[in-house]
Amino acid sequence: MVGRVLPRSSFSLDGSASDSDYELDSPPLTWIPSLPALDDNESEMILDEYLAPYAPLVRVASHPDRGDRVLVAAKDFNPGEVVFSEPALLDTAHAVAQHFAPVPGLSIAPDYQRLMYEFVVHAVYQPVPTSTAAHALLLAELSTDGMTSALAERVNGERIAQYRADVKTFRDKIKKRFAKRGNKGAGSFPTTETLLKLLYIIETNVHSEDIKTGPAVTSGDDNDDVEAEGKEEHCVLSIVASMPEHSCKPNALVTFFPPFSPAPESAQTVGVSDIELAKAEPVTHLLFTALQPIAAGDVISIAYQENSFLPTRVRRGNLANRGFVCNCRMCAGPDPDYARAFVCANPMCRALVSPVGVPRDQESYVPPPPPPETENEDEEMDYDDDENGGDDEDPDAQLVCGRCGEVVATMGEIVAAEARLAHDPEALLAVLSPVLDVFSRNVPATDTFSARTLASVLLGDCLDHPDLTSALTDPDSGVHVSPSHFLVYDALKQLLFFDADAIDRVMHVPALMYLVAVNFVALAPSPQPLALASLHAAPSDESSEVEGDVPATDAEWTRVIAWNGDVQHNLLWLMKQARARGNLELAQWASDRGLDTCAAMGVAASASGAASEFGDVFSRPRSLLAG
Ligand SMILES: C[S@@+](CC[C@H](N)C(=O)[O-])C[C@H]1O[C@@H](n2cnc3c(N)ncnc32)[C@H](O)[C@@H]1O
Repeated sequence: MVGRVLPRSSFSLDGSASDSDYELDSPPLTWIPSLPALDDNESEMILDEYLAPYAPLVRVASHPDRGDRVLVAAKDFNPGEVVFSEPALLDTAHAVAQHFAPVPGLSIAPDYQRLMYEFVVHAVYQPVPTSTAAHALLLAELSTDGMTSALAERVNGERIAQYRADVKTFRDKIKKRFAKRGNKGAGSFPTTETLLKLLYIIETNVHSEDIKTGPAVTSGDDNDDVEAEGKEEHCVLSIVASMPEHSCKPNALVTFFPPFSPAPESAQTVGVSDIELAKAEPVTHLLFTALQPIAAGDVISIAYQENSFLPTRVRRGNLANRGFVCNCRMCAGPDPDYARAFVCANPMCRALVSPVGVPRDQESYVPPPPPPETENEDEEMDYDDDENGGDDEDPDAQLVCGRCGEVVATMGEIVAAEARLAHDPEALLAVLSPVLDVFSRNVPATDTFSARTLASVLLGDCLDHPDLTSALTDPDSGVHVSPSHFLVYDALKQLLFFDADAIDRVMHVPALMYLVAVNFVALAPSPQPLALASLHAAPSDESSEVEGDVPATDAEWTRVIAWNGDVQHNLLWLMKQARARGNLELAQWASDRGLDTCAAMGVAASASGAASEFGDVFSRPRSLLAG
């Protein structure tokens, strides 16, 4: 039976969780019979058997339109609840992968090579028969369509062609290495075709997280290759974890547990054979946590890519790399696309208004051209399909403000504004940099454990635990929370945009409330860079005073938020939420900062006013701002 990952009794808040904290109640691998090669029937039977322990939680089903597989909840889950966890089958943090030096000069990413190597070791040596069978299952069952679809061919044609040649080179090199060691395995060496398929499987299904320091690359003995170039990530492949579909507005979050840490130095592994290393237990579990309420029968979705800030056509362009066009609720369904929010042109209103996406079919989709060669991979968002007709949004369609009923903009204007920003990284940076600066300097973004902890906490898990409250309120507790960390960011995003009721769950923990409030202000403008741009709210001189530092005092916070009038809107929203729920402390906090912001902007609002006056601002925002 799959259990919750953080039993309250062993909840560790300082990032130094002991081994026992990481004990997961996951399905053991021992039930799988040893089966290195499977025919279709066997594979299906064994897949059923593999899935059986997960059945109380999730099941695999066919997507009604696409026909491929999706993962469906077998019961209800609350936000913050662990849906399931699964041990890694291939994992770059595993000893055997860590102590492999990737072959340089190949188009196959070094971390993918590590996974492929781990697979080869299992196929050849079969060090742990049960997991070897699971690896065979992985090969037989997981989808390859990410890189083999017509769309992927169109987008990544050259890379796919190169893969075949490079997989052969990789295989030859590794085979030689094995031969040098006298390959005494009971299994056989995978063919080039098998390894190519594995690479496609990896491309389509792998989960990855950034790692701060590169993995230790030391083979110690007979490994004469130099480490391959390229930034590495922590990559993990498993079976159930490969089933959830992508959504730009996901209902679940996947995290690695525990987060990556480099393998011990070579001293301990010099002379240790691959087969010995491969016997080590799985290192990482993939943990799926509900971000929104999930009802039995709902399809479970995760975000395959970080979507933050990206317009729909850019998100779709990036997903085209993976061979599919996203038709999620935000790209093509009824849900507004907050990332494309615009500020209402009515000066008395200034609400944020978001367009709704249009459906696409896979066949007719014309992917945007690849971005220009750049050293900065963040510029992935430079994708632009305006010129090739890749986006068929009606340019005359009008975006109408839900609050005041005015036309905010036409879709044509929105697309043009997005394109302008996409082509003008400096303008975009000017809009975003103060936000990013606050984000990146606040606290280190590296402590994924506490970031994940916070994410789970924000989403309602473990809220009442007394250790948690004291650790968060104790400045010496060592809890580092980075609002820049995407988990926290995602959690907050969900909290603020998708699940206003979730705020109830954090309201009664003052320390959390403060964190939410602080992060909220830092975060508030960030999901709407385009809206920010539409405000023409370049950072004022005041912002430069705080640019290089973490806001420590209320006055500094006031200056941070003062450069963007939109923050007022969000502060007012926060204050309203807090008041409606009887949380006067938070309401006061938001109120004070709202008034400070008005004052800082030279607005004739009473800087000494009380929460109720700020409440008036909420009901007629522009009347005061205009004053
Ligand atoms: C990790 S696999 C998910 C499991 C897969 N559906 C299967 O049957 O094995 C990723 C593949 O699922 C499909 N997929 C996932 N999310 C999708 C989405 N939002 N829209 C269209 N296809 C999607 C794509 O074919 C993608 O390459």
